[in-house]
Amino acid sequence: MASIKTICIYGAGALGGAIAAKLALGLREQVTVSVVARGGHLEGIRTHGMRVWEAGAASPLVARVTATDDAAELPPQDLVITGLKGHQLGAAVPGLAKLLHAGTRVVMVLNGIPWWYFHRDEQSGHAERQIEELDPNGDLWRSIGPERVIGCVAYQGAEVVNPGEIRLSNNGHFVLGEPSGEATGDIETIAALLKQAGINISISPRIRDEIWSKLMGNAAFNPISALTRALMSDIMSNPALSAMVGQVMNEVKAVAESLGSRLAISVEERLERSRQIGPVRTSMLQDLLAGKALEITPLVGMVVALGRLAGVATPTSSTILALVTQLDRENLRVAG
Ligand SMILES: NC(=O)C1=CN([C@@H]2O[C@H](COP(=O)(O)OP(=O)(O)OC[C@H]3O[C@@H](n4cnc5c(N)ncnc54)[C@H](OP(=O)(O)O)[C@@H]3O)[C@@H](O)[C@H]2O)C=CC1
Ligand SMILES: CC(C)(CO)C(=O)C(=O)O
Repeated sequence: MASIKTICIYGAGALGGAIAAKLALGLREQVTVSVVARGGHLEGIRTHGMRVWEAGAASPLVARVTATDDAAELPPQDLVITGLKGHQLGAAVPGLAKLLHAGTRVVMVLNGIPWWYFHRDEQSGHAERQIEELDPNGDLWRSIGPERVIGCVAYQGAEVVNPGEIRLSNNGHFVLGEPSGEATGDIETIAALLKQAGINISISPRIRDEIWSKLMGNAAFNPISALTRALMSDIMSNPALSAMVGQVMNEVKAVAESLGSRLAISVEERLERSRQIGPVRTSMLQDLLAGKALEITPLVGMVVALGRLAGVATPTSSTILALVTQLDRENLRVAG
């Protein structure tokens, strides 16, 4: 990757939209930033620009970006950043494929286990294993290719509060990592560009450890918040629910370690960090309230499935998976 002149954010929702606005404002005249969005949110972006309220800000950032729901209207891009949820990636494959040239890298901002997890994975004994639950028929593996991907873990709370308008709940940061762990020229270039746009970025040589460490929180809080409609702070101040969170965290840690990850953070430290996040509505609760499909498989289903692969029992996660799957089905039925 020589230099980056074009960036498309595909799925410019809460996180993707915030990243797009910062890139468009911070890299003006240096990079062309465009977004793929849809529905009322796309109309909001077109009409008023992408508006982003940073935590504690008195006025929003407003970025004018080229916005479309048809990726074929855009030229191939030097960098694609996906802000889609894990369960939305498969349907976006044809559009994503139109944005690729030989050297395009794709940064995937995702919670949970990503479809490319075992690519260049030397630690689990399952290198290059494809995950059917996350990538049915191998469409992503074949059309995007795991070798293009750079993993991204987001420590940034965000919500689309109105069409085209995003509110950030903290001054967050993002961790990037090549699946191989290498400090490639590509990842250095991308991180430098994101930093230049004012985004807090670090690079990890062990991105899977970062994925699991974040997932200790999401595998617990996201489904429990959807099942109870509680904010994270409410879950933490309820002794029975916070004990359940601890049980899920222990299960996630055990699965991670049995697949060769090393988690520097203990369950107690992870609980303490979650306590500090405060009255945040998780992304899964946001989707439930909006009548949208829930991101269950990457966050909960994979803890159970990879636990099975690794021979680790996950009884609490399995119970939560059954409950939240039924909730999702019923929620979608009611939403029509
Ligand atoms: N929000 C948060 O606080 C955090 C989220 N994350 C993770 O980051 C990832 C992104 O989450 P988040 O930003 O919340 O997601 P959002 O739901 O806010 O954004 C996804 C966007 O992509 C759009 N989209 C989906 N499919 C298509 C398509 N085929 N074409 C065009 N647009 C499409 C969605 O539209 P529509 O709404 O119509 O479906 C939506 O606007 C997830 O994995 C999430 O778990 C991580 C940390 C925090
Ligand atoms: C809970 C939170 C905000 C933690 O960053 C998150 O990752 C999500 O809502 O999916």
